[in-house]
Amino acid sequence: MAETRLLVASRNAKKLRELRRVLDTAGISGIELVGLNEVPEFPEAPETGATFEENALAKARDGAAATGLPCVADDSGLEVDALNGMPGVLSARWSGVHGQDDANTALLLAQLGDVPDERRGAGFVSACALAIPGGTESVVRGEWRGSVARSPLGENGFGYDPVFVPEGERRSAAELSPEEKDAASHRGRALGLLIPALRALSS
Ligand SMILES: O=P(O)(O)OP(=O)(O)OP(=O)(O)OC[C@H]1O[C@@H](n2cnc3c(O)ncnc32)[C@H](O)[C@@H]1O
Ligand SMILES: [Mg+2]
Repeated sequence: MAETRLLVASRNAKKLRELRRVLDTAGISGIELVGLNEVPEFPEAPETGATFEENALAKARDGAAATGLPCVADDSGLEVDALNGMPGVLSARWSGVHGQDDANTALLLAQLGDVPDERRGAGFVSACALAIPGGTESVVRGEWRGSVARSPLGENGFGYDPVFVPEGERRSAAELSPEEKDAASHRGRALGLLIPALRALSS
């Protein structure tokens, strides 16, 4: 039987790598993962939703409509308690420019300069959406609690990983191995919830 093709819609190369790794590790046989650069280009709507779920659904829906393939997408970010949940859906462009990880992280650390250790709680959130052309849409959420460090540490991962210390850890998320991050992360948890729907696709 021919493999079902599943579009993984992300323009962030490091996030895309994580999405593909988690889906591969889940061992859904019979599904071939396809990236955005393997399908004809299509216009992508700006991510202007008020929630991670809205944005993830929009990305998955656009990808499915443009390609006719089932499509999975993630919208994610860091919610900082002392900032009332910001940067949240604005995480990718917190310093003003989209995708500038170092500038985003530096601004966040500066904003939290006077915040004491006991009030540096934060949580990564990932909403992962699956859209099936002519079929159903679903969206799930995964969270990963921790706290914001005082300076960046580690080279793995991306985004705010160097300043995020997961609960029960002394290392930053960027000091964890890829497998350790996947096992605990917001994205790993969210995608885990989508596995039954993905399995159903491949059968
Ligand atoms: O929309 P796509 O193309 O998937 O890629 P993006 O980087 O724009 O992704 P988002 O719109 O979902 O924004 C998420 C931002 O939140 C941060 N973020 C999300 N997940 C993260 C993780 O696992 N580790 C560190 N930072 C993360 C990081 O700054 C991301 O750029
Ligand atoms: Mg984005």
